[in-house]
Amino acid sequence: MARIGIVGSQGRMGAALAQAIEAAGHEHSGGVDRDEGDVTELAGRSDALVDFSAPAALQATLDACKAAGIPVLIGTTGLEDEHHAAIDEAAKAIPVLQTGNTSLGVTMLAHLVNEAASRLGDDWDIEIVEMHHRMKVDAPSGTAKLLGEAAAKGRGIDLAANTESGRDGITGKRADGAIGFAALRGGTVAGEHTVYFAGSEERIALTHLAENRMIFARGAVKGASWLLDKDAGRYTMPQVLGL
Ligand SMILES: NC(=O)C1=CN([C@@H]2O[C@H](COP(=O)(O)OP(=O)(O)OC[C@H]3O[C@@H](n4cnc5c(N)ncnc54)[C@H](OP(=O)(O)O)[C@@H]3O)[C@@H](O)[C@H]2O)C=CC1
Ligand SMILES: O=C(O)C1=N[C@H](C(=O)O)C[C@H](O)C1
Repeated sequence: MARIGIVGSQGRMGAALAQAIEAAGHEHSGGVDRDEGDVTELAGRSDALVDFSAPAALQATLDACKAAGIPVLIGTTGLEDEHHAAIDEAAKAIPVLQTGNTSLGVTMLAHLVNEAASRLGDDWDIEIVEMHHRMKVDAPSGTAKLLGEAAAKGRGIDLAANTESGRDGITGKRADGAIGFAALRGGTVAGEHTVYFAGSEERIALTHLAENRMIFARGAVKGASWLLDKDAGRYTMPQVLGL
């Protein structure tokens, strides 16, 4: 049994996480939100924190976990290079797992995407389409980026240098070797991702459909408890799930 605290506790994921922590037999040690609660104090009475909030919360979460000497799982998306640098720095002192998606299904999908990208020739165009609920604030989703990284790794290319996103107007033809992203927003969709491999006169579509947020919450709790006995370092969901 571990004491697990939540950053972003009043949010959609916060509610699912509270349920998943209890269901896994752990103790929910409390939560903080933008203007409520003290993350340093929460870390001091927890064995691990999970952060599903906003990029602006990240540094305070990392600092609090470092001060308390406890691991942290970061599920927040919309992270920029500076946030990843802060995570790398914290991972010198404590175990940290950051991922755009904590579900078993997406972790497996990323594996399949990597495999397909490495085996299909680069005349197979890769496009990633995602749909989320109307309240989502970042695009493309963290999962779409994670899948893009898996595809780029399989292809042996740099994702940032080969991204095509937000096409609009006279865009010109698709760049050779590009990985394209398109984001749809509407309703209450928990999360849908399709990676297309579009070849000449044939097409492969690899899809993951999240039916509700508990899949993310269960994966996050599994990840946080897996981190408890780990040395300082940066870890991944495939390591947690043994994929
Ligand atoms: N990795 C994964 O598997 C998944 C990741 N996510 C990601 O998790 C994040 C949260 O998603 P969701 O729960 O839907 O979002 P919500 O908007 O429902 O919840 C966000 C919560 O974070 C709090 N918050 C915002 N800013 C801060 C801050 N600076 N310090 C502390 N708390 C803060 C908000 O508090 P307040 O209301 O007071 O502003 C709110 O309670 C998003 O980035 C989302 O993309 C979501 C699902 C799965
Ligand atoms: O904001 C969400 O809801 C989700 N965010 C994550 C993302 O950006 O990929 C994961 C999941 O798709 C739900």
